[in-house]
Amino acid sequence: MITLMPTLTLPLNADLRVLPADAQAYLQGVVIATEHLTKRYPGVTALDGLTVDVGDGVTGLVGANGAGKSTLIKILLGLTDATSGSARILGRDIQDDGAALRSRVGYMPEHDCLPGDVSATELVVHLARMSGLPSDAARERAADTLRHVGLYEERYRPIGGYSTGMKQRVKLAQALVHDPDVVFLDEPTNGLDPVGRDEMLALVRRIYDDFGISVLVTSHLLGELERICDHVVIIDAGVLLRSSSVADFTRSSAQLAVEVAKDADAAAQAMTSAGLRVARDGQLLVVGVDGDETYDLVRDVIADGAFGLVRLEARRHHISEVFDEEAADVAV
Ligand SMILES: Nc1ncnc2c1ncn2[C@@H]1O[C@H](COP(=O)(O)OP(=O)(O)OP(=O)(O)O)[C@@H](O)[C@H]1O
Repeated sequence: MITLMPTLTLPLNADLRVLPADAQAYLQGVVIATEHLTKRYPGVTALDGLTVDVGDGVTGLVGANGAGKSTLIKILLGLTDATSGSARILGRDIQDDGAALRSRVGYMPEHDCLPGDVSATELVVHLARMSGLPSDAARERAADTLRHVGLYEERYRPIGGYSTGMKQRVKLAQALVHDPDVVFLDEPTNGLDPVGRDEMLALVRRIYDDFGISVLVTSHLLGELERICDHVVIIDAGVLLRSSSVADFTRSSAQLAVEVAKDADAAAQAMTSAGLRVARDGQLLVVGVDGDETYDLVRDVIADGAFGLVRLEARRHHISEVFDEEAADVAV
């Protein structure tokens, strides 16, 4: 027997087809699944047949302004209806089970929507109460959550006097206070300076690492999300461009940086003749890795030519570089 979630116990060889949809989703690690999801506004198709699975962990939803990120989140939350298509969260259909899902989902909206005349504590306790927690538990959860996001004595001051960074933290706290299974964070780093961005990104990562809450976080900056995400989904004009784990995204771009003691040009030529993909980066030879045999070939070419190996170092592109190259290929 294996225990899935606190109350769900299944035989090891259970037939997935007869399990409740909720249990199937957990077993397969799919937190969000959309199928041909389309949203048309007058004159604009915000989402265009989007079919994508989002798994456990921290997933970045990346796209330029207007790509459809907020629209997707709003549909998932039931704040707006899709024109066509369907979506499931934790195995439950958002249309059929919207009310039940709301208690299991947290949401940090993009825009400033906080009342200025109440304190962070008052607001977060109030929202915890609205989510169904008894008074004492709501106070306790609110205090814990505000501490987690890094608001201490300031939490008793009116929100109107807060900096942008503090307001973002209040929005994050209210998304977490009812202990959801998954949170949607819409552009949490918006308006923050570089230090504030780094702190917010670290907090987002800890939501999953410390509490096991899955995260779907949006940004128009691929570079900042790849640092904290397990998986990225890239959309453009409502269409899926790519969905893959961060590791898979960069695996195909693995390279070896090779420094030789002498005759770098001749070494590059010898490597090319041996079938390797070689480029020059100053004094370095940058060799594309096509598998384990690349390492053997590089070693043999350097030994045979007596070029003298000074340094051999694995390199990986950032996702943003890979994606820029892919986008350029598409444009050509
Ligand atoms: N209520 C609405 N009525 C009409 N058009 C809308 C509405 N909401 C969004 N749109 C349009 O749908 C498209 C997708 O918008 P959406 O807000 O989902 O993008 P986004 O990726 O979240 O970008 P941003 O970060 O700028 O909000 C845009 O062209 C936008 O102008």
